[in-house]
This record gives sequence, C-alpha cells and structure tokens, in this order.
Amino acid sequence: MSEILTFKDIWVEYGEKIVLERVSLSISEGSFVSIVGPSGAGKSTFLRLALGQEAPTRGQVLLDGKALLPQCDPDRGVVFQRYSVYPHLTALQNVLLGLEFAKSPFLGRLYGKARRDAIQTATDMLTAVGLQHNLNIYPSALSGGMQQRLAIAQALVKHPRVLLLDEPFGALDPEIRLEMHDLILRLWAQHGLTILMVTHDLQEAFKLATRVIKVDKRRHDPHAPHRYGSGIISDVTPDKTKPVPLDVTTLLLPSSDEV
Ligand SMILES: Nc1ncnc2c1ncn2[C@@H]1O[C@H](COP(=O)(O)OP(=O)(O)OP(=O)(O)O)[C@@H](O)[C@H]1O
Repeated sequence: MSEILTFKDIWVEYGEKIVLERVSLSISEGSFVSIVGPSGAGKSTFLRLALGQEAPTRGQVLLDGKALLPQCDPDRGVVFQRYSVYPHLTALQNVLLGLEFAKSPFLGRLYGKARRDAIQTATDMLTAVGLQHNLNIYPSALSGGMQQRLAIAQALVKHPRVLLLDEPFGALDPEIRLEMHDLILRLWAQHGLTILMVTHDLQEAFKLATRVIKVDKRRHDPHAPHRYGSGIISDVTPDKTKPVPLDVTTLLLPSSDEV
C-alpha cells in the first residue's frame, strides 16, 4: 500500500509550551488509524496538522509526498464531535452547500442542470447514511446520531481521500454508537477512504482501526510540565481475527525503543 500522509519529525509549540515533539508517522492509503492518548496530549492538534488548518513549528506534513498546503482542500474531509453542520440549513442544503462551493467557489451556487445533478448527488449521499427521509429537516430536529450522520454525509460528498474524525461518536448513546461503527466501517470500505480518528474510547479504537497510535509525553519535567511535548509512544496493529480484549490498555504499553 502506498503512503498517503506522512508526518516528518513534527514539533508543535505555542510560545514556551511544547505540545508535540519528534513525531514521525507514515500512513498507508486505505488504512484506518486511530489516535488515542490522555486529555491534552495533542490528539486534536494532530488532526489539525493533517487538515492543514495548522502548520507545524518544525517538520513537515506531506500528502502523497508533497508538502501540504496550509489550507483545507477536497482531499481531506473532517467530522467533529459536535457543531460540524450549519443549524440554519436543512439536511439537504447542508450537504449541497459543500458541492456548490466545490464547483462554484466564488458564488457558492449552481444553476440549472449542474444544480439538479448536485441535488441528486447530495440526496444519494444522505441516503447512503440513512437520512433519505430527513432531507428537508433542520439539524435541531435531528437526534445526535442523525446529526453525526449528516456531518459524515457533508464530509464525504466531496469524495475526500482522507477522512479526519475528531471524537465523532463521543456524544452519542452506546447503542447509537454501535450503529455508527457499522456505518463508518461500511463507508470506509465503499469509498476506499483513509481514516484518521481521534477517540477517548480504546475499545472503539481497537474495534474500528487497523492501526492504533497512542500519543503521550515520553518525558516529564514536574517543575515545568509544558517543557516537553507528546510523541508516539505506541503503534499497534489490532488482531482482527480475535474479539477486542476487555483490557486493551496493556496492548498500548510503550515498547522500549519508543520511549
Ligand atoms: N492555539 C493554542 N494555543 C496554545 N495552546 C494550545 C493551542 N491549541 C492547543 N493548545 C494546547 O495544546 C495541548 C494539546 O491540545 P489538543 O486539543 O490537541 O489535545 P487533545 O489530546 O486533543 O485533548 P482532549 O482529549 O482533551 O481533546 C493542550 O494543552 C492545549 O491547551
């Protein structure tokens, strides 16, 4: 499998605070990578780097071997835990808007056949996530799970190659979470996506991902906690032939060459 995203010796610093240090990682096209780690370890920062929303202080992020442009582009789509969708637009308008801006960046509006085609594409995408009966509903009238389905449709309609998920199921009930797991695995396979997902839920990470990466500090200075940043302390390939063990924390213990 070819590499799609590469992080080369990344450092992220905010003033004196070092958030990430010496992070190097290659992500193969088609993989499902989950990033786990304690709160504040820099997981979302990782996603912002992959999205191009933020540039590293040092090091490089490459997409297909080329430096990432400091902006979002159609190659990457993103879904956050909440507030990914526009509350004043219906489900259909939310998904359509992305297509209109992709095809008509200045006006953000399509006309005639181009608009009819875009409406069909948006409807198909909403059908793929199970929202075909809610096209004209506003997000406030959708359940949390349905809002996340809408956010996924909005991200996928532009056919990104990389889908970035920041705790996408974190606010959902356990039963809805399981439905969303099935949905995301189906879309991952159908669309040939590469997925990078941040989650606090280790069971979720091991169930969904083909690779689980833990970020945490490799070294601590008790007098100056901001002095050292997080790095990759373990990089695990879950065994998909076996059920996820109840206690997966032991699988994420740092290997001696990673500390
Ligand atoms: N723009 C910024 N300026 C200063 N510090 C920042 C900025 N953005 C993030 N940080 C700090 O970087 C650290 C990592 O933040 P990040 O949101 O990436 O962590 P996280 O692992 O995703 O945390 P959580 O699991 O709680 O969401 C935090 O200490 C945060 O306060």
